[in-house]
Amino acid sequence: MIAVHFGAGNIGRGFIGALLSGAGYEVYFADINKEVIDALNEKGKYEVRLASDENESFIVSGVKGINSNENAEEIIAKIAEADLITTAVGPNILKFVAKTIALGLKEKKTEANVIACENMIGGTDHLKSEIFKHLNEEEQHSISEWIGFPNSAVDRIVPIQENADILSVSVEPFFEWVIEQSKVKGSMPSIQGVTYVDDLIPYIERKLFTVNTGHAVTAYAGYQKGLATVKEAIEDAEVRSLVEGALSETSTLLVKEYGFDEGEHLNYVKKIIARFENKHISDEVTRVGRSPKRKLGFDDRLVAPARRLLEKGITPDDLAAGIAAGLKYDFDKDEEAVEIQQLIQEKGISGALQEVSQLPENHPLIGLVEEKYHKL
Ligand SMILES: NC(=O)C1=CN([C@@H]2O[C@H](COP(=O)(O)OP(=O)(O)OC[C@H]3O[C@@H](n4cnc5c(N)ncnc54)[C@H](O)[C@@H]3O)[C@@H](O)[C@H]2O)C=CC1
Ligand SMILES: O=P(O)(O)OC[C@H]1O[C@](O)(CO)[C@@H](O)[C@@H]1O
Repeated sequence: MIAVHFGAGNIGRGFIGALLSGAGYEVYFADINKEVIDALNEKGKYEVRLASDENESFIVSGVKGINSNENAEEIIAKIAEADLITTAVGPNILKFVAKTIALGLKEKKTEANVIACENMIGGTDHLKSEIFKHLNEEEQHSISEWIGFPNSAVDRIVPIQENADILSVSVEPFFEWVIEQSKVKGSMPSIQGVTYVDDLIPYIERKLFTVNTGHAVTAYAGYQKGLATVKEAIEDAEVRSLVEGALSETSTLLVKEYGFDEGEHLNYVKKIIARFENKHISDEVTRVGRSPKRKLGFDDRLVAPARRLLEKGITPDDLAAGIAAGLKYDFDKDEEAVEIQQLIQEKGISGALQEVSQLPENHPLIGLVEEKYHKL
C-alpha cells in the first residue's frame, strides 16, 4: 500500500505518517522543506518520542521524501499509484497543494481516498473543492467515481520541535483520528488509533470546540499576561478560570446540539485540560495562537460556538473574552496578528472583528466582544 502525505511537519511526521507507516503503508512525504526531505531520503526512518514519564520512543520506517517545489512530476506519478493521499499542511495551504493532487488523480486507474488532516470543519470538502478547480467537468465526474474524499478530525498535541536530529519528533501520548466512513471509497486498512464514523460532525465539533477552543483561549489569555507556554498559562488561576468558563459554554452547546451525556462530556473536558498541563511538553502560546485571523473565523473554534450560543439565547461571556484576547494578540512575528492590529487601527474593534469573523454588521457578538476587549 502506498500513501502520499503532504506536510512532513510536526503532525505529519509525529502523527499521520507514524500511524500510516505502522499500518503497513509505504509513506511518501511531500514537502517544500528541502532539509527535511533530504534527511528523510538519506535515513528512510525517524524517531517518535512520547512526552510522558516513561519517555518511550519508537522508530517510523519505510518513509521517503519528495520535494514538492522541485519534483512535482514525481509526486504526481506517486499519487497515480497511491491508495491514500493525506495532508497536514495547514488550512491556508490546501489551495497550493490542490493542483498537484488534481494532476495525480487524473492519472489514477484505481480506487483511492484523499483525506485532509487539518484543524478545520469540512477540511477534505474544502480540499476537494480546490482540487476540482483544476479539473474539467468530465474529469470531476470520473474522479468522483474512483476517489473518496472523507473528512476527518485529528487530535494530538505536537509542539514545535527542538531536537538535535531534524527528523526526530516528540509528541503527546494521546492521539485520535476520526474518519468519515460514509465517504470512503473501497476499503481502508485497520490503522491503529483510527475510528470510522458515519457522521463526523459531532466528533469534529466536540474536538474543535474543546481542545482547540480551550487551547486558543489559553494561548491568547496567557499571552496577555506575558506567559510563554501553554503549561504556564493553564497554571495561572485567571487564565484557567477563563478557559474553564469558555469550555463550560461550549459544553452547553455540544450537549444541547448533539445530546452528549453531560457527565461523560465533563470528563472529556477535564482530560483535555489535563493534556495542556503535560510537564513533558513545552508548547509556546505563540504556536497555539498562530494565525489568529483563521482562528477568529466564522466557522472556527471561538466565533462559531459563541454565535451559535447567542442563537440559543445564551450569552457566551467567556468565549467573547477569549475572542477579545485574540483581537489583542499582537505577536509581531505572526503576519495575521499584525494584520489584525492594522485593521483595529483602521476600523476600530467592531470593524476589525466584523471583517475577520465575517459576522453580519450589528451582530450581538460584536458588541459583547468589544465590551470584553475594553475590560482586558
Ligand atoms: N501540531 C499539532 O499538534 C496539530 C496540528 N494539526 C493540524 O495539522 C496541520 C499542520 O500542522 P503542524 O504539523 O503543526 O504544522 P508544521 O508547520 O509543523 O507542518 C506543516 C508542514 O507543511 C509544509 N508545507 C507548507 N507548504 C507546503 C506546500 N505548499 N507543499 C507541501 N508542504 C508544505 C511545511 O514545510 C511543514 O513541514 C495544521 O492544519 C494543524 O492545524 C492538527 C492536530 C494537531
Ligand atoms: O494547529 P492550529 O489550528 O493552528 O492550532 C493549534 C492547535 O492545534 C493543535 O496543534 C492540535 O490540535 C493544538 O495544539 C492547538 O489547539
